[in-house]
Amino acid sequence: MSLILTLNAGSSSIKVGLYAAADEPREEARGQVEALGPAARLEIETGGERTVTEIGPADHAAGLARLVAALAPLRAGRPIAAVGHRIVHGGPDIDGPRVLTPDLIDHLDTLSPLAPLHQPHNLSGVRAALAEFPDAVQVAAFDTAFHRGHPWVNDTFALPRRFYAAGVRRYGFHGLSYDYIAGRLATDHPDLAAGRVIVAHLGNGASLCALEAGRSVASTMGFSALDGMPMGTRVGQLDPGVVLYLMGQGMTAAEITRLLYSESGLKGLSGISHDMRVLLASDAPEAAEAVAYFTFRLAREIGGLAAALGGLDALVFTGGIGEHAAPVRAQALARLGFLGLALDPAANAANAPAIHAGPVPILVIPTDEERIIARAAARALLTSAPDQTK
Ligand SMILES: Nc1ncnc2c1ncn2[C@@H]1O[C@H](COP(=O)(O)OP(=O)(O)O)[C@@H](O)[C@H]1O
Ligand SMILES: CC(=O)OP(=O)(O)O
Ligand SMILES: [Mg+2]
Repeated sequence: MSLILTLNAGSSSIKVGLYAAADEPREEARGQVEALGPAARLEIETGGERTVTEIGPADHAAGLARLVAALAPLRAGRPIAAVGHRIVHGGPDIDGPRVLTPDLIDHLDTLSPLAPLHQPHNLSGVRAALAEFPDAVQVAAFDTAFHRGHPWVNDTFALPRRFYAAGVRRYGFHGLSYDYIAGRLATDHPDLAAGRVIVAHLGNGASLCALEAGRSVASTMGFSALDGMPMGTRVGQLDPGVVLYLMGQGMTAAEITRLLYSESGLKGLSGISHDMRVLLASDAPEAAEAVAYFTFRLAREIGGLAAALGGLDALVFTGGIGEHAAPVRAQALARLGFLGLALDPAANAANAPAIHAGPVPILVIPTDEERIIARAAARALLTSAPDQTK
């Protein structure tokens, strides 16, 4: 029995999964190195047991090496047949998983300026995996792919048409998460899955997706992973006139990039933290204001996507904030009774799977991006080497 390793190299963490290769991969372990930097933490979870180790300073390369070493005993000599990678940006032409070739990796490198917090780390994960597991099939699963079927009005900006042809489009991200949620709806709530559903993926990065019969028709993120919701450190929706103004004030592209990606959002507004847990626990008025801005924008985005769908049959919350932050859900939904959205306060406080008290179901579904990556790797194994999953 061979194994699949999944890699999700993000801006501040690396997440891995270890799966027995099968049509539906069987999870054996998952792990992450969190808080990459001066005081990183290694977590491994297997067979219901979780161990946490403070590992001190670690960058992406060191973190990945620690994860691979920690998983080695669990492999028990079994080979890694495929490594599945989360790649945030695939550009206009990629609408599903791809086996990574040197040419494709070079092409994906050119998209790094569109996702500077993610794409370079995703690709260094690919290079590290190629060196560590040279015999494994390397497979990419893309955040953008799930959204490639957007109708034109939701895929374009109102720029001269040549920019659309040149790839300046509303891509949308978090597609692995939305793919997983669409799959869970199809199995657990087939009646809702056939209808109009908004999924709010609220993590360190945050976006919302409008699903019509399980397909993405609109997303709050656009060309880059900056637009839409304010995030941990990203600005979210911003009048482009502000960027022009800042340029006129003499800020360089690099300085504006750092401002919009790393110093804004919850961190910039609160001046305290990018972390929703910290803000909800704080007594500082700036923390409350940052949360209020987040929940106000969340309500606006839900309203906007409900219009894009022409109605709403269900709302789903996922991601670290979506799954756990009851006050965030409550503040946003307090504005949305007119859509038939009403919370059951006790169910909401308990992060229950169904938290509605009104006519439109409101669900909390933990996401699993790793499983979507593992499935992509398993399918690539079946086509490239049919005996590998036996
Ligand atoms: N119990 C909780 N209450 C409020 N926020 C939480 C809770 N647990 C996690 N979060 C928030 O979720 C966010 C991280 O989400 P996650 O989906 O894990 O991030 P990533 O995008 O890095 O995968 C952080 O802002 C964190 O504070
Ligand atoms: C695309 C994106 O924002 O990803 P993440 O939530 O992992 O930062
Ligand atoms: Mg995330």
